Amino acid sequence: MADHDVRRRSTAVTTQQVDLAIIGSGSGNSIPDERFDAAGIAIFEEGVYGGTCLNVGCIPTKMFVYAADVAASARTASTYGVDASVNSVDWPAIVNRVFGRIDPISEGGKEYRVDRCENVTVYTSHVRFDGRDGDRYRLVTDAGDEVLAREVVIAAGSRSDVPPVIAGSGIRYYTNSDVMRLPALPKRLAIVGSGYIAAEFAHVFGALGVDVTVIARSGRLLRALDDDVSERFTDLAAQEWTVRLNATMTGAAQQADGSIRLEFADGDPVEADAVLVATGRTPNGDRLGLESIGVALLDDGRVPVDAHGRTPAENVWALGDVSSPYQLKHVANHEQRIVQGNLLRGWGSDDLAAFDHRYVPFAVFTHPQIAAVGLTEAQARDTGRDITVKVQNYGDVAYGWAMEDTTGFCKLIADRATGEILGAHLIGPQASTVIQPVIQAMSFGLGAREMARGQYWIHPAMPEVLENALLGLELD
Ligand SMILES: Cc1cc2nc3c(=O)[nH]c(=O)nc-3n(C[C@H](O)[C@H](O)[C@H](O)COP(=O)(O)OP(=O)(O)OC[C@H]3O[C@@H](n4cnc5c(N)ncnc54)[C@H](O)[C@@H]3O)c2cc1C
Ligand SMILES: NC(=O)c1ccc[n+]([C@@H]2O[C@H](COP(=O)([O-])OP(=O)(O)OC[C@H]3O[C@@H](n4cnc5c(N)ncnc54)[C@H](O)[C@@H]3O)[C@@H](O)[C@H]2O)c1
Repeated sequence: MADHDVRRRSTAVTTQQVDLAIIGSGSGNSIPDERFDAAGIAIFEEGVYGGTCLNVGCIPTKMFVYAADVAASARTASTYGVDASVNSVDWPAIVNRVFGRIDPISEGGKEYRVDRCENVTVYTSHVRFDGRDGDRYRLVTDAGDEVLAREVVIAAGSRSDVPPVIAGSGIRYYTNSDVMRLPALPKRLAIVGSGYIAAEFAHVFGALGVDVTVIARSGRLLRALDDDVSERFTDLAAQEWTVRLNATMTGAAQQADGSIRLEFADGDPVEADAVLVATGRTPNGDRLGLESIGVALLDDGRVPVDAHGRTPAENVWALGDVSSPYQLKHVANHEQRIVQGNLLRGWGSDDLAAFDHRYVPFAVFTHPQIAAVGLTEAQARDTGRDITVKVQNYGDVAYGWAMEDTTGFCKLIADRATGEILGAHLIGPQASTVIQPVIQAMSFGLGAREMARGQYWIHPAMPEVLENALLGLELD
């Protein structure tokens, strides 16, 4: 039964009663479909409609990466007898292409909810819980609205972490939220951090001609990845960009000419015209007033959820970056579908669907591409299982050889006795695509032997690197 009568209180605060409140218009925006048409729904979005992936994450970054890939291939074209070069880069044209396509999608998504979904009200300011009102949750916005909701989905995402040494320095710095709209390419870009975002933007700006310095606290870039991949990437990165490893930043200051000077414990400063901070993302649960409904955050800042997306507060669900152990859009989408179905089943239903986090893959769209699924070799060894590992070079299969690739490889890890595939790690051209058959095999329980010989492998395509890696595993 629809329940979204809007009434005004004597205090002039707008109050609405809804069946469902959704905090965040990223993955949360996909929840209301025709099955929810009879429900009164409030969606809260304090930022740009559509969330991180669409506006400042996956999609625009990959559009910039594509431009960077085009530039990078022009630079290596002579290897293949093609005379090409990068004569100039029209940064404003690149930016306009990206956001000229993305911004209308965000606006269209918002218009759809506001103008064409009669049962949905969109609130465009920050919202937080303010306890309960009977069996409903009271949500209050910074604009002064009050919404009383029977059920709530927290899909509030995450935000950039900024280390105090930068946040407190007073320098102008960028994050993924604004670096893609820089008015002009900086001559020198310092990237603080050495994870996914750092690796992708180093490729983007480096390939477009910017002098990039990547600053890592530890001795390797992408150090959370399999050791061999992380080592290979660190070596390759050092050939393309200036890479500062084991760097402890001690200060940052804006210079009189507008440039920025970063100071380090080893006394060797970095000078840059722009600084990008890419040091991880904090879940937004700490800004939701969750204490007022008795929900304490986990030590790492996530909203606690069970396997079905239920928080400790009855009828309050959570999904995506705000609560998930994975900050990935395909995971947020999966969790959204699970929570969506469970909302329809009902909080206390005995057939709630569960999140499937068994084989979560990821790709880093840097240069070269990286993709992985399952355990790293170190993690697999830690399980105590008897494992077999095969590293297959791209250059040893036909397509990689044709490309004259000398740095890419595919590493597979399997259980020696059973042939169960435990992990796959690729670094090289098309890695994000080449890995997909392994994700499928692991998800559906296909063992290494069956996967290798139970199907054709198109010759001479890049996935032959997988076939050869599978055949190279030493299985009992
Ligand atoms: C630069 C970058 C590149 C990325 N690339 C990839 C990639 O290639 N592949 C991949 O899988 N993942 C990628 N990710 C991760 C991916 O973007 C996130 O995992 C995903 O977008 C999370 O979705 P979500 O719905 O949980 O949160 P979001 O999409 O962040 O949505 C949360 C929304 O809630 C709003 N909000 C938060 N708190 C409140 C509040 N109190 N009141 C009102 N509104 C609120 C926020 O403004 C935000 O719009 C990338 C991330 C970044 C930053
Ligand atoms: N292609 C993709 O799927 C993709 C792309 C971009 C982002 N993402 C998601 O977004 C998340 C956030 O990306 P990210 O790159 O910011 O985080 P990250 O966790 O991948 O890397 C953070 C890096 O910052 C370093 N760091 C942390 N604190 C620091 C400090 N005080 N000083 C210096 N370095 C510090 C860490 O050592 C690490 O190298 C990723 O974990 C990923 O889940 C995914």
